[in-house]
Amino acid sequence: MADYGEPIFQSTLHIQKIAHQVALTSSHLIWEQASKGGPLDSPSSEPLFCHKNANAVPLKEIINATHEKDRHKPSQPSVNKSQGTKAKDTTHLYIELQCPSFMVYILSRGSKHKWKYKKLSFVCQDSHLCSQWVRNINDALDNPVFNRPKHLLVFVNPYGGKQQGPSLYKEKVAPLFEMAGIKTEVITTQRANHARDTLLEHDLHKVDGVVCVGGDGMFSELLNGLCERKLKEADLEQTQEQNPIPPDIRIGIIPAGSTDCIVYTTAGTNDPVTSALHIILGDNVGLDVCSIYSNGKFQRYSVSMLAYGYYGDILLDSEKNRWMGPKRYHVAGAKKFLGNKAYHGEVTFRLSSDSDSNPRDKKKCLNECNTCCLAGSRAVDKHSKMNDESDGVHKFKGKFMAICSFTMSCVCALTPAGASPYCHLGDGTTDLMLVQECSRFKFLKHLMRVADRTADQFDFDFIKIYRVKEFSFRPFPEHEEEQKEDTASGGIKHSKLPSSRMKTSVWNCDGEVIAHPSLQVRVHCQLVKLFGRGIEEMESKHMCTCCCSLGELPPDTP
Ligand SMILES: Nc1ncnc2c1ncn2[C@@H]1O[C@H](COP(=O)(O)OP(=O)(O)OP(=O)(O)O)[C@@H](O)[C@H]1O
Repeated sequence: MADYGEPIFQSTLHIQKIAHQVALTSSHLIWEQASKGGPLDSPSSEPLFCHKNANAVPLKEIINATHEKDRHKPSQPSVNKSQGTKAKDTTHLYIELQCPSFMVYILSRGSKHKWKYKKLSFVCQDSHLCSQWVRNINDALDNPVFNRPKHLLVFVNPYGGKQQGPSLYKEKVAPLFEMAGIKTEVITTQRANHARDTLLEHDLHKVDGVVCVGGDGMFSELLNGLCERKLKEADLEQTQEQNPIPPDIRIGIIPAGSTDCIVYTTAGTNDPVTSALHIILGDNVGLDVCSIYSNGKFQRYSVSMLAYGYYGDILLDSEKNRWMGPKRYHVAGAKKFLGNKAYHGEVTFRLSSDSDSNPRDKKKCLNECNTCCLAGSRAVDKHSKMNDESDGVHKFKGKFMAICSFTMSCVCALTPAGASPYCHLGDGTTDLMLVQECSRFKFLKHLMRVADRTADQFDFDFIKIYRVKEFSFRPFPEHEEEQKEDTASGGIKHSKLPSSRMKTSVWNCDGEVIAHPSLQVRVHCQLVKLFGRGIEEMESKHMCTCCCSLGELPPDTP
């Protein structure tokens, strides 16, 4: 017998013209066929529920319940002409025309992590019963354990990606928020940093979620705005010694950008309806955040990728060609690949103390990830100077094609498994990749593996990858002499340093340029909460036998 808890409310209702016993508990909506097509008011002789075969939907997967409108004007009710079914059909016609009904909107999983919703119609004996059901279901969904947002502040970027943010929000997302009874204040951004600046000042008293319709750059604005606001409220400044204060408002993203890496990584798809449903259902996942400093001065917060060299140069170049849309990255990528530049520098980092986890352990971070749960429960945010070799601190000097840190796996259309496939969303670490100077051919092999779901992109002698808590980088000053091979630190070789001007790259920070090459980075475990749950492992595992098997229900994908 399945344990769904005690019924809060129950009665006999009709689903698809068949009488069912229906019950609401604090965790599930359950229904089971009562008798074969009996009239609405026939009492059921069956004992109530919790049979193995009862259909059950967890309340956390129900969007809401509403009265069904237009119920009394079916276009052409079908009446079977055969004598044997006439009486039954008359009953059904009666039910169709006279009885009030309510709809329950339920999450439905499609392929490739896409979510939709289905509606299930329950026909009641009278309108009083119908109202009771609608009220009781919605009251149960209001339970604070489900943590659903009621007021959202939404920023729509008309400029990001293919510039479809406003139409996409209006057509696909706003109707869903309205259906779920969520109140919204919508701001169309007029310039870069509009959302960030608004968040520093805006009255957020009633707001329980901020949402951006845009890409990773827009998410970054919300993250930075909320974190900076918290420090400002406490009259503090972000320094390397000062821990950031976690915002108490969750962030949602409706993907409408060029890369949409954060959405891909946390939801498995960049489908706006899926993201809207994650927000409506009140999903919650903690994301690690890096605080970034240059020469000790705070620059910004970041959640996905921080990259110097190849990826920094691509971003700088692609920003000049924004008019090309997402294609600009391919053009810049080809140019920078042909340029094959490497940059001198020194990287210092502190390894993660969790010896069970490493960037090549083949343990994916999925929904309800154990590693993240453990890290979240024991997180202690502390900073100490990285000068103690015995405390997991390592140093490399060399000439690098790229230095990248991935604080999440960074899945996108071009990297289907992720730039660091086994990176975690919330374990308090970042995966630091050092790509040593190499030939174009070798670098191409690495890039091809990044795009290949099955290959190990780190399995090269010119690449090193570490799971770290903090790191810093400095380019070599002009006058430094040739360095000897650093045997103590693992042996990255480097060539003679330029005696003329020092050549430096820029940092690509979640798709925004940081022009200072010297950088210090600290990771803060699960500093922000996102309306999301991480990628679900097996779609079939989540297909319940009830609503998902109701193939005859009309799918109602907006
Ligand atoms: N009205 C506007 N005009 C110009 N820039 C804007 C405007 N509104 C927002 N922005 C800026 O546009 C930048 C890019 O937007 P967004 O991240 O939404 O799209 P994207 O860069 O195409 O996608 P991705 O970051 O996923 O690659 C943001 O960093 C934001 O500061």
